[in-house]
Amino acid sequence: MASPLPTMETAHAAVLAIGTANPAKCVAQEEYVDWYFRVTKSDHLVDLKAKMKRMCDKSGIRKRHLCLTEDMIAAHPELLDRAAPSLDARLGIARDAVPELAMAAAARAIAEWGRPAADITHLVVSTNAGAHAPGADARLAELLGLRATVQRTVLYMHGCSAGCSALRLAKDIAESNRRARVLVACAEVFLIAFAAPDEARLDALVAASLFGDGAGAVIVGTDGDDDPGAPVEHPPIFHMLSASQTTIAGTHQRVSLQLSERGLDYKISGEVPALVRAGIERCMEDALAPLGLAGGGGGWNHLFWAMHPGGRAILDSYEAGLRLEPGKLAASRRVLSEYGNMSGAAIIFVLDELRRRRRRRDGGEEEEEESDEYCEWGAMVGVGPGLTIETMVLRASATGGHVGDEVKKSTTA
Ligand SMILES: CC(C)(COP(=O)(O)OP(=O)(O)OC[C@H]1O[C@@H](n2cnc3c(N)ncnc32)[C@H](O)[C@@H]1OP(=O)(O)O)[C@@H](O)C(=O)NCCC(=O)NCCSC(=O)CC(=O)O
Repeated sequence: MASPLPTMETAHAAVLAIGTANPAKCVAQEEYVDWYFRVTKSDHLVDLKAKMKRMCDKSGIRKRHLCLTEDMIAAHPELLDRAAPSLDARLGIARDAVPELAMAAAARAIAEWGRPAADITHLVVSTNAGAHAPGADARLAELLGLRATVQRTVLYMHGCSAGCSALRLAKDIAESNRRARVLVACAEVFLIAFAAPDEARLDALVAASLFGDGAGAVIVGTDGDDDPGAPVEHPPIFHMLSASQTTIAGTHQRVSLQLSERGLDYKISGEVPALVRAGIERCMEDALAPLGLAGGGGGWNHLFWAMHPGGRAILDSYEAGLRLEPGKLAASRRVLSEYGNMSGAAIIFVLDELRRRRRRRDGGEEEEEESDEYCEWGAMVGVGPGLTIETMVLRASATGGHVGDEVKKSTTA
């Protein structure tokens, strides 16, 4: 028999603030294939270009932001040549680009949070574009003016589930360290994997069709620190109730990442959407049944869903595999449309989009489309190499994190 829903009596971690950022350079999807083939000097590959156009036309992406510039390519022609060593150049650019992008998102999250950056006790940074130590975590701590004692952790190469992994870690840290305030920052720049199109690597063409750059940041803390003297801060947006990780049986190596002298090599099997569709319900049963939130015969429409937007076909697979009503994945589809697949950073954009939609609803504004992100309980889901499925059960705060709508902690005893 299913156990009852978790109570809020114990101190659960919560998302207290969210910030996002993207590079200024923006490429519209209808111009992207022409841009990509021009800058990679590949216009002669007419059939491949037509194939990529077909991929992009079906991608559900409207635009994306990129750090990579034509000046960078001119300075490092090895970025285009799969036969030439290019890892040094890629890591050299990422060394600055990743912490700068993370900094822009983190500064927004900290401003929303309302407390000084020096009050952050722990920092979790994730990126697929790094192999440095000291890495993006140390540089970000420096850029933000965090305390020298801030406890830093960096996650490299967790693929598209990196954001979920970082949030899971932050939840554990917050719940095991009273008054901890954890800054999570996930920053992704596709230049680590960017290369000229190659007929022998159609999956790389899929990656080039989908990926974009961005950073998301979240402040996580427990919601039970109700000491009268605790500092004023932004009220919770989402409570983080449980986190779990599993793999879909038989999917080893269907998505894989390997760092080589040519940069980061993404392998994405064409079977991934079908595997996700076939395996997702079992994963959700395992993650949600212990909390009494399993779908059962009625399906899964009683929850809100924050799905990693790995691609239009992946979102379609979640929808079909969980028999979700149209509109349940509107937040994920919107993020995919506006930014592409930002790998580990994307899930934070989805959380931000969900809370924006809840606020619009609370403010009585017209909804853009029929959707139902307004359930109290929900799940955040990311798919990464493995195929690894990261799931976190969330409970939306009654106020959607509106400042002033909840009793805030007093600054005076
Ligand atoms: C690329 C798509 C938008 C194309 O849309 P559709 O599949 O509906 O359209 P379609 O079947 O007509 O495909 C268009 C063309 O793309 C080709 N095609 C599609 N997927 C392919 C793949 N993985 N490898 C090689 N070719 C592929 C098809 O053969 C077809 O070629 P032709 O037209 O010549 O017949 C979609 O397949 C998609 O969203 N795929 C998701 C990709 C994915 O797995 N994302 C996860 C990224 S990894 C991730 O998120 C986790 C991580 O990184 O850790």
